[in-house]
Amino acid sequence: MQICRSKQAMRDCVAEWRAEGQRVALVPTMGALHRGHLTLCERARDWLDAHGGGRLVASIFVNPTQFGPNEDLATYPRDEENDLRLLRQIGADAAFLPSVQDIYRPGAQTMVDVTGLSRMLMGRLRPGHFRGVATVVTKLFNIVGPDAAAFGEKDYQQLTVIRQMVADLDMPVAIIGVPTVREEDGLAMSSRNLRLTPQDRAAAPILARALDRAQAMVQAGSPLGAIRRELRALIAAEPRAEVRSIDIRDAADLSRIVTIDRPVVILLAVRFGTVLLIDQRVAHP
Ligand SMILES: Nc1ncnc2c1ncn2[C@@H]1O[C@H](COP(=O)(O)OP(=O)(O)OP(=O)(O)O)[C@@H](O)[C@H]1O
Ligand SMILES: CC(C)(CO)[C@@H](O)C(=O)[O-]
Ligand code: BAL
Repeated sequence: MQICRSKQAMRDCVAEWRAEGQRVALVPTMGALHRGHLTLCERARDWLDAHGGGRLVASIFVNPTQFGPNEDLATYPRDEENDLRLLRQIGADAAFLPSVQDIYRPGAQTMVDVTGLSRMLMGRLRPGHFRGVATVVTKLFNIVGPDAAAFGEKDYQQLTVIRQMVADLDMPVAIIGVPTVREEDGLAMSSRNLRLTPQDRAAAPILARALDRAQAMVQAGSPLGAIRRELRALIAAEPRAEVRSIDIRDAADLSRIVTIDRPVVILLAVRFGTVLLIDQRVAHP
């Protein structure tokens, strides 16, 4: 596995592969890798195999522009050595670990803003977050030039923002959405789970249980209001959980719905202590 610590090193590496006629798939991450990330790598590899083979790049970059001033940039979990070991094990061809200075040159003025989708839901809780994500993903696409890139459904709004951006800006990148990988007790794997206290970790699977219940209610034809109330009550029964948002939206474009007459996505954002966890479930009426 090649380790590229600068944009130039990454570009040189991809140029060699391109000269050999290889396709390239990218898995963007912020590191502290877990089985969710490795599953993205596997799905990206499947995409390459289905398209005649190619090279797999995983990027590890804790992107400062997607963190708000009072968010957890400084304490975001980092474990480069273990990340590289896992990427080697999974058969990645390159790891891209650029520095902040290399990615964000002084004097840069351009940001990418998916104006509608970025202002709703998590965009309200984290102003500027999706602008930072769209900008860094654009930069990663421009540096690596992948044919395909994989993103997790766990960050459902992020995946929707990226699909919209790629369509709006004619980016020639196939976007692979990957279902959420969970711990045995249902908790969605997330780097931030490492920062939960043991008590909060024990309480956190309430999110998955509440989503199971809401999904069953959608399938049974329950009205929107009843599902929202049930979700609130279930999560409120867990004293360690502090609900930040509960939303049920059109699964295709996250628009508001009045009745559940099409696939919906149930989106939860819940704090446990200082850690904000998100989870989601797509449900079909
Ligand atoms: N449990 C999971 N299942 C599938 N994909 C996941 C999972 N967790 C993260 N991903 C995906 O991995 C990519 C990189 O995410 P990131 O590095 O932020 O990890 P994370 O575990 O989501 O961390 P965070 O704690 O910041 O939410 C994203 O596309 C994200 O959706
Ligand atoms: C897509 C991403 C790597 C951009 O920094 C990040 O938002 C993430 O890890 O989901
Ligand atoms: N997985 C989303 C990255 C973030 O929370 O900043």
